[in-house]
Amino acid sequence: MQTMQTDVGQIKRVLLKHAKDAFRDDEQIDREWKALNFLARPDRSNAIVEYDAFCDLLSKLGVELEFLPASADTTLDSLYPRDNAVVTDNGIILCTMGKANRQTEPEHQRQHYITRGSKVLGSVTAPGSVEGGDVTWLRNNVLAVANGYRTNAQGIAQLRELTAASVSDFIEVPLPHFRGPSDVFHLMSIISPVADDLAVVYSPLMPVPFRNYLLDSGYRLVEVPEQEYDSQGCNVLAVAPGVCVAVEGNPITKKRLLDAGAEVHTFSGKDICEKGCGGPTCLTRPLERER
Ligand SMILES: NC(=O)NCCC[C@H](N)C(=O)O
Repeated sequence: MQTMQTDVGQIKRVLLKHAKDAFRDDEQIDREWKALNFLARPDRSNAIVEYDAFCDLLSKLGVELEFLPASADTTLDSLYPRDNAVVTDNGIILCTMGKANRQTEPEHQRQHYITRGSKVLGSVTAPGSVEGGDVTWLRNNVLAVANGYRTNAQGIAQLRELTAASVSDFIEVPLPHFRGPSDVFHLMSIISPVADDLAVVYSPLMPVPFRNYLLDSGYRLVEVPEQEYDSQGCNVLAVAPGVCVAVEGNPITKKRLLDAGAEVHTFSGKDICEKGCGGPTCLTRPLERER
């Protein structure tokens, strides 16, 4: 059965933006990386090598890839298309970004969906904001949405209305201040579902009621240690139930996932993940999954 209301079902088709198109040239990188709060200047050549390897890995795992084109009015952050849309069985919901310099990205996804004939259900509109990294499906059509610096109360209210027909339980997860508004801190900075009963989590930043909800619902939690938080240890993409793709360099989290029975495939993400603070879930906007 095909459904988009899962973040762990086998991915059939995914939307990406290749590093060569998000990082158009060295001048763009020089102009933007500090203003976007990248941790260091990304190396375009290595980003392309890493991205090609990431694509090869997804293809080997049975995922069909489609790509957004380069565009003159998007920034380096367009490398992370998950954040521009939320996907439901009733259609795609386009986001309004909480980060000021990402505002043009959702419109490019809209154009892509129109060209492909994909149904767009609606949009979150300003002053509401929702970023896709703040939204994840849990099992049984439960939608968890963070309230933080990127996704606000008006955006959540709009999303609740847009998803009312398809969601059995809509959970709002208040995020802590942590490093403040200029940091990238999404719901998926603290949880990545891996299977219907398994999730990778960073507990020190989790609200207790949400963590208890997961435990009470029967989730087993794979804990990310503090030293692997900044290297995207908690951002793991499930390509199928229990089969995940993770960035290299988080050996403790990887071992814990293997011990929990998961299959783990890693890729090098120095220039496409660590510097821009986005892991494999951020790099991908899955458009079709199977349950
Ligand atoms: N879902 C995600 O966590 N996306 C990562 C986005 C990183 C990007 N540099 C940003 O600040 O929005």
